[in-house]
Amino acid sequence: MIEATGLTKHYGKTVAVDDLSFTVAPGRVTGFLGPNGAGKSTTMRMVLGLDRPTRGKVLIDGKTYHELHRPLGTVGALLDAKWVHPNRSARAHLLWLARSNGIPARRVDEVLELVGLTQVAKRRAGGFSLGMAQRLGIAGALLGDPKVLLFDEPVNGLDPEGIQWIRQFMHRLADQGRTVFVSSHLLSEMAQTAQDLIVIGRGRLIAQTSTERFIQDATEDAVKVRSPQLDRLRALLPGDARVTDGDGSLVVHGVEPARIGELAASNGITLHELSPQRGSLEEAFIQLTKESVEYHAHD
Ligand SMILES: Nc1ncnc2c1ncn2[C@@H]1O[C@H](COP(=O)(O)OP(=O)(O)OP(=O)(O)O)[C@@H](O)[C@H]1O
Repeated sequence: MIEATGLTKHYGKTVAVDDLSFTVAPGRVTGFLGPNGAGKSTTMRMVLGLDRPTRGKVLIDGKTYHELHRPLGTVGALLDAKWVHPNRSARAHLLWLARSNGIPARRVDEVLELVGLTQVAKRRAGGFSLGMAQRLGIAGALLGDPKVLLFDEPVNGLDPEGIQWIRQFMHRLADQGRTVFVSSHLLSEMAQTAQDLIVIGRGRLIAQTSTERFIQDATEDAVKVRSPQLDRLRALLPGDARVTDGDGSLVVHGVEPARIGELAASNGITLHELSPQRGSLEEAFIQLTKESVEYHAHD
């Protein structure tokens, strides 16, 4: 469990994180979503004690990072996959990490197996593809068998197979009862990965909700209508309907498709199309975080 209360970070005049309060529950994959510069990495660094909050606090299982007795046994993180000594083998890198944290060497072979790197464990980590480097980073995060895991943009730059692997792996970790907190700037990515979402913009909380709920609220359904008597149909729509003109069609928000069909039928209007449209996820997200991006552009 991660609990942030009034978490705030200033860098000089820049407010990177602004009075952020949220909870990340165990047994689920929680997405940490926000446009570039929203404050995701800064928040994760504060969780991990790498940055000191200007105000507020963030606790891992009730303690600040610095109060943890065995930090790696409580929380593991993948912040930057390329953070390895390029000439060390994957195994040597993990052994070094394990030794400096009092973790037995046999755990290194376990985590290599878990992430599927056993076959390449003796190869130079500097020559690894991004996908392999991510796996090595995840192996490092798992060394202490922690209950809480943080991943900062773990699928950035990966091919579809690598993305799929990371997604499934995160779900497996959550199914084992762990707290999995993963950041991304892409809602479409998070929609496929996370069960819960914490959405931020300009360092502030925009929403904390289930992914399903967020998508439902953010994407409003609309109906596309095509008819040779469009103008007549438009005049018959209820006053609170919002209508946008398409290419020889109307897109109607706020009226059920059935109601539009009935209106057309009872007024003798021919319909050539009556199709429900699902709002685009990315559009909804951009709309929701627009204010923060605009603010940023004027900075
Ligand atoms: N060490 C630092 N010194 C000064 N400003 C910083 C520092 N780290 C972050 N910032 C600023 O704080 C804000 C939040 O940055 P942060 O990297 O946390 O955002 P992010 O959501 O992780 O974005 P991205 O997806 O681009 O990494 C930005 O305006 C950034 O320029």
